Amino acid sequence: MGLRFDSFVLAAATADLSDEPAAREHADAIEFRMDLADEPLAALEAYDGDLPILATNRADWEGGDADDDGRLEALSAATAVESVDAIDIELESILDGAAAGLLETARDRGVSIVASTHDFEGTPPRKEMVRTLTEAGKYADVAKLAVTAESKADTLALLSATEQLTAHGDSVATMAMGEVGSHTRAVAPVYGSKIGYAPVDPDEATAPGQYDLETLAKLVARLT
Ligand SMILES: O=C1C[C@@](O)(C(=O)O)C[C@@H](O)[C@@H]1O
Repeated sequence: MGLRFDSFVLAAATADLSDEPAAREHADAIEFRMDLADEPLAALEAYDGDLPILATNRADWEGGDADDDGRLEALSAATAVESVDAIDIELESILDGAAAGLLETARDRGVSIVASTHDFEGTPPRKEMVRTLTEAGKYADVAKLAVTAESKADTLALLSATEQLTAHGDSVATMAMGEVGSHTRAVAPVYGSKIGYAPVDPDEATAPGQYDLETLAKLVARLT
C-alpha cells in the first residue's frame, strides 16, 4: 500500500478518474470524490492509473453531495479495490458509531484512514481545533480539519494548531477554505500538514480557495 502519510501527499481532487494522466506529473495521489461522480464504484473498478487513490464519499451534511443512504457501504466497497490505498471518513460518522464497521473493514484490508471535519462557517478557537484534531487522530492515520478563515488571525490559529500537533507526533492535515485562507494550502505543509488538495482544472475546484494542482505543487515544493 502506497499511502502512509508519513510525508506530505499532494492529492488531485476529482470526480473523474480519467483526470489521472493529467494529474500524474504533479500529484502523489488522486482524491476521488465518489459523491460527485456518476457511477463511482464502476469507475473505481475500471481504474488503471498509476496514482494511488484516497476515496472520499462526502456526506451532504458535511458539504458534499452524498446522502446517507448507502454512503458508507459504497466507501466500504471501495476499500476492496486494489488502487484504493486510503479512505476519508467524517469524524462525525466515526463518533456516532455509523462508521464502526467501515473502520474495521479498512483496517483489515490495510487501507489508511483519514478522519475529517469541515467548518464552512468559520474557524473555531485554536483550543477547539486542537481538541478536534486530537479526537480524530484516535481513530485515523491522519486527522484532517478544513475550516473557513475570515481573518489572518484565523489562519494563524490553524497553522499554530497544526504545528502543535505535528510537534507532538500526531499526523494531521489542515487547510483554511475561502480566499483569506488560500495561502494556508501552501504554508500548512511547512508546519506539518500531511495532505494538500487541488483540482487538475481550476474550474473544477472541490472546495473554495483551492489552487490548481500545478500551482500548489510548485508552491509546496518551494516552501518545504
Ligand atoms: O476535505 C477535503 C478538503 C477540501 O475540502 C479542501 O478544502 O481542499 C477538498 C475536498 O475535496 C476534500 O475532501
